[in-house]
Amino acid sequence: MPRQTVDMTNQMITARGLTMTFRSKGQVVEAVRSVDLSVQEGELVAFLGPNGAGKSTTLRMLTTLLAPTSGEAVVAGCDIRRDPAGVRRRIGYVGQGTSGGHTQRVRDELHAQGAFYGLGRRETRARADELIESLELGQVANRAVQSLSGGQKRRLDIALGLIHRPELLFLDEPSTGLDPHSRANLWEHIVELRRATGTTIFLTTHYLDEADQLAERVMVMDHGAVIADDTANALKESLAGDRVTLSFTTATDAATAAARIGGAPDGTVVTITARGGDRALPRWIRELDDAGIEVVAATHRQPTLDDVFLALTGRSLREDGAHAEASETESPADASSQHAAA
Ligand SMILES: Nc1ncnc2c1ncn2[C@@H]1O[C@H](COP(=O)(O)OP(=O)(O)OP(=O)(O)O)[C@@H](O)[C@H]1O
Repeated sequence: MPRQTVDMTNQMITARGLTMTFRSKGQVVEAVRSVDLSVQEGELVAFLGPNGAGKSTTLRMLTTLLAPTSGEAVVAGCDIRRDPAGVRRRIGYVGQGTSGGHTQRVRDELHAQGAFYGLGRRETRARADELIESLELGQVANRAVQSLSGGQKRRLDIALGLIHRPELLFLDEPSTGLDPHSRANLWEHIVELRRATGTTIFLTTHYLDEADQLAERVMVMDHGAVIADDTANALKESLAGDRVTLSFTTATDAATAAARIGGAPDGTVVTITARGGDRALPRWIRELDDAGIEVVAATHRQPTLDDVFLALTGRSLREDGAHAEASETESPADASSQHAAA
């Protein structure tokens, strides 16, 4: 598995052999299997994986909400077993679900959260104003939380997670359930926040584009294990080739072409997966032309993180993601809000 060189002096998260085994009603679920991970100060890391991969369980262990079955971790300088309170003081945690159902006003909710973290009245008010401005909640600051849109609620969740200026912010599937516009808007806020404050951000997602666009580093999780850990570009380059498709007039031409240049024929189309496929394409077309086989259309596509996941697991994360969307819409009542791990 490719891994970045880690500077041990600037570690925000270090976990070794983190394991969580659930036992209930005679069933044993190995949700997280001996996960090692390192996150450096200031990094924005995405934990990508299908439903049930073990992302939330890992996050819940790192935020001290769940005691690991075995393994150890140091988060923001504090050991999760020996000093859980220290971890909670230094981190922000925004869990899945929304802050829906509150009759409190947005500003009051922020003030209550500040008091919860032991901030003084004046400091809480100043900090709430700052977050209301930076997360563009000004227009809704005096409205009841339950009246906010999904995107506004998620921004409020993030503001609540940041009230005490944590060094490290955990976001568990921050944009799940949001429409594409609200998701893009939320991403802008997350990126801007990181740029302005240097806060280390560790987020889980099953959205490929979220991991690709937001994160400097992507850890791919599947069946409780981290199966890849690198920048999105490095993962794409090392694990998935370019996708080239060539179309022919007949299936016979496609089969003959595939026999000459490689690739998988399917009807009149041949798909080739190859590193440097963009550079090879003109050569393939010339070679086939010389052999009297006419290419009627050709496309080239850069690999995506889904191609990476497919190369690693033989499955498409996109399909798993589609199942996730379906189950989320089916049971919205299951969502619960956890603003703070403290
Ligand atoms: N409290 C629990 N008791 C028993 N099994 C659990 C418990 N919590 C999680 N699991 C199981 O552990 C596995 C990992 O779940 P987890 O929620 O960590 O996955 P995830 O990658 O975060 O998925 P999602 O994207 O759906 O949130 C799943 O098989 C899940 O059913």
